[in-house]
Amino acid sequence: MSSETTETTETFEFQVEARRLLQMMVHSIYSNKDVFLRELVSNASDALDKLRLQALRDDSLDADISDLHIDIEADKETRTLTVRDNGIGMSRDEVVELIGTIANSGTAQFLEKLSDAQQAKDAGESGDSPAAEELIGQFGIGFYSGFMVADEVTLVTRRAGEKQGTRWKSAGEGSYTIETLQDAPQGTAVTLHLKPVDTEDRLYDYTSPWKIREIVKRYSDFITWPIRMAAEPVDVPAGQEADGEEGETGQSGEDEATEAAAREPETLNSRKALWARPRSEVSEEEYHELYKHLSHDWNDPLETIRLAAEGTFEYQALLFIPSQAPHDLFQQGAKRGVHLYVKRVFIMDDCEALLPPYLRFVKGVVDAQDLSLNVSREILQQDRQIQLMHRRLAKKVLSTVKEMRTAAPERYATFWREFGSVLKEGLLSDFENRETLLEVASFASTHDKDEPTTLAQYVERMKEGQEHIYYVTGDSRSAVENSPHMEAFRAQGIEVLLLTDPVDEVWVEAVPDFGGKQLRSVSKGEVDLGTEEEKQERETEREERQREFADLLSWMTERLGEDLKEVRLSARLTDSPACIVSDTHDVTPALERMYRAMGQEVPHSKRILELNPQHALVKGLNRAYGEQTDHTELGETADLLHGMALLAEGGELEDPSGFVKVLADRLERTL
Ligand SMILES: Nc1ncnc2c1ncn2[C@@H]1O[C@H](COP(=O)(O)OP(=O)(O)OP(=O)(O)O)[C@@H](O)[C@H]1O
Repeated sequence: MSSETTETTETFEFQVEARRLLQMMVHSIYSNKDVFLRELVSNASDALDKLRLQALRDDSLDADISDLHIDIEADKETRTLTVRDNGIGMSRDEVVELIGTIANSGTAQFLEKLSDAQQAKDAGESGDSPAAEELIGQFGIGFYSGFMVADEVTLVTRRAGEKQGTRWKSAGEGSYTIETLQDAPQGTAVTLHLKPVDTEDRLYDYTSPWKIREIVKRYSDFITWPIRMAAEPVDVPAGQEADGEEGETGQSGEDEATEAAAREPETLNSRKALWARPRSEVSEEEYHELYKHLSHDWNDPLETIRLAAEGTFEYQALLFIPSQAPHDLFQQGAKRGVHLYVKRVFIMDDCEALLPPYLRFVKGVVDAQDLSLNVSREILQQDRQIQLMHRRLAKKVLSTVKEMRTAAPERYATFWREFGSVLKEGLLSDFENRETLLEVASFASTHDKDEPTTLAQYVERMKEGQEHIYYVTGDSRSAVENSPHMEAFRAQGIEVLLLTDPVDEVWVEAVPDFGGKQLRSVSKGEVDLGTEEEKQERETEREERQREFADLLSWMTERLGEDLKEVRLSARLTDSPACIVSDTHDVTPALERMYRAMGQEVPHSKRILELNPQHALVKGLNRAYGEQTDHTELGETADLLHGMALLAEGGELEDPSGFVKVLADRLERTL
C-alpha cells in the first residue's frame, strides 16, 4: 500500500478488489439504493453489540455505555446525511484494514462473475447467468453501499478505550485519506455527501425525515438499539406557537422551550425482537429484513423457521435457510450463521455449538433465557442443555426441508441445488438423522436427464429381480454416464444414480443401505443383474468361457500382477473390450486420492481388470495367445488394454509416455 504524507493527512490507495467493488457501487449496479441506510445502521448496531460485550467482559475498559444508540442526522443545506453510533469504534489500523481492503478470499472470483454479469446486462443479453444485482445481493457490500448515494463519504471514529480518533475520507475512486484526530467522540460517524436527487434512478432525497423514517421502519425496525433522528426544526410563525405547555415565561423563554421540544429526538424503531413477538404479528417482510441484517445477504431467504422451547431451559429460535449458497461454503474457517443471544442481549455470532457443521449455511438467532452473559464457546460446547438444543434445532431444520420437498417442490429443488452437497456431509457424521437425510436427499440418475430422484423414488422403480440401489461416482455426469462400467446396466435398462460430488465418494462407503436395499457401486465387485433364471444361465455360460480363456487370464494376471489383483472375464461390458473395477470392500482410487489430500495415509488397493469375452480384440488376443509361442508382442497388447481401461474410467496412467509410444508403434504398422 503506497502512502503519501502531507502534514497530517495521509493518502492511501484502495486495494485492487476494493477499488473494483467501489467502482460498481459508484456506478450503481444495484437498483434499490435505499438499502445503503440499512447497511450503515446494521454496522452501527453491530458496533454497539460489540461494545456492550466488551464492557461486560472487561471492567477496566474506559468507555461510556450509559446510552448506547444510533443517531441519524440530515442536513438539507449541505446535503449530508450522518449515521452515528457510540459503539466500539475503530482504531486507525482497523480503519485501514477493514475499510480499505476486502479480506474475503472469494472476492476476486466474485468480482469476475459480477463484471461478466454486468457486461452481459450492458450488452442487453439476458442469459442464464445470474443478474449482477442478484450476485451483489448475495455478497453484501456493507459500508461501500454508501457510495451508491454519495459522491463523498467521511468516517470519523474512535475506538472505545483509545485516546485518538481517525478521520477517513474518500470520493470512492482510487484513493482515500486518513487523518489522526486528537478529539473525536467514541464510536463511529459516517457522513455521506449525497448525490443530487434523481428519482428515475431511484435516488431519493435522503435528507427528507419522511424518507429516513420510512427506510428505518422498513429495514431496521427490529434493531434493538434506539435509532434516533433529530426532529426537524419547525419554522413556527410568531404568535402561532403550538400548545405552550411550559407556561408563559416570557418571549425568550418560550422560544427556547419550543426549540427544545423541536429538537427532542424521535426514536424511529420499535426495537422489538421479532422472535419474541407473537407469530401472527410479524410479517414475512420483517423476517426477511432481520435475515438480511444477520446474514449480510441482500436477497430474501428461502425459508424461515421459528421454534420456541419452554420449561426448564427456555429459548426461542428464528432460523433462516438462504436462497443461495455462500461462496465460502466449503472454505475452512468460514463463518457459521447462527447468533446467540441471552435474554435479548447479543452474545456471539458464528455460534458453532448450536448446529451441526453440515447445517453451517443456516442463519438466524437463538435467544436463550438461562445462560450466563459471560458464556464462552468452550462452555457452550460442553453444556448439556445446549447439546439438547443443538439436536432439536437440527431436527427442526431437517423436518422443514422434508416438508418443503413435498409441499414446495420447486423451493426444495433450489435448496438441494444450493446445499445438497453440504447436507450429504451429514450422512457421515450424524447417525441420528441419517434416515431423514437419506429421505430428503436427491440425486442425478440415468432415469431422467434433468430431474433428480430421491432414493424412495428409485426403489419404487426398481426392476423385478433387482436387489440393490446402483450408483456410479466420478467427476462429471458425462464422464460417469459414458463409463464402461455402465454398459450392462444400460443394456438391461437398470437405473443408476450418478454421483459427482466429492463427498459422494465418502458417504456411499459409510451408508450401508436405504430401506433394506444395499447401495452398490457399478464399478465394484461382480455384477449380478437380472432374474434368478437369467443369472443361472449367465453363470453356466461364464464357466464355459472361463475355461476357454483360462490360460490367457492367468498369463495376464501374472504379467500385470504388479498393478492388478486379478484379470477376469466381465459380466458388465457390452461394447468396451475391458474395464477396471475394485473389489467390493476396497477403497476406490478417488477415495484414496481424497484421503491422501487430507494427509491420511491409506494402503493402496490393487484393482481388477475385466475383459469382455464378446469383444473382437479380446477374442483375438485369446486366439493369438494360443497360437503364438513368443508372447512379447502380446504382452504389449495386454499393457495397452490395461491402459485403455484406466483411461476409459477417467483414471490416470502410471506411464503415459510409455503407453503412447507403444500405441504409436502399433498405429504405424496399420498404415
Ligand atoms: N459503525 C461501525 N463501527 C465499528 N466498526 C465498523 C462500523 N462500520 C463498519 N465497521 C467495521 O468495518 C468492517 C467492514 O464493514 P462492511 O460493512 O464493509 O462489511 P461487513 O459488515 O463486515 O460485511 P458485509 O460486507 O458482508 O456487509 C465491519 O466488519 C466492522 O468491523
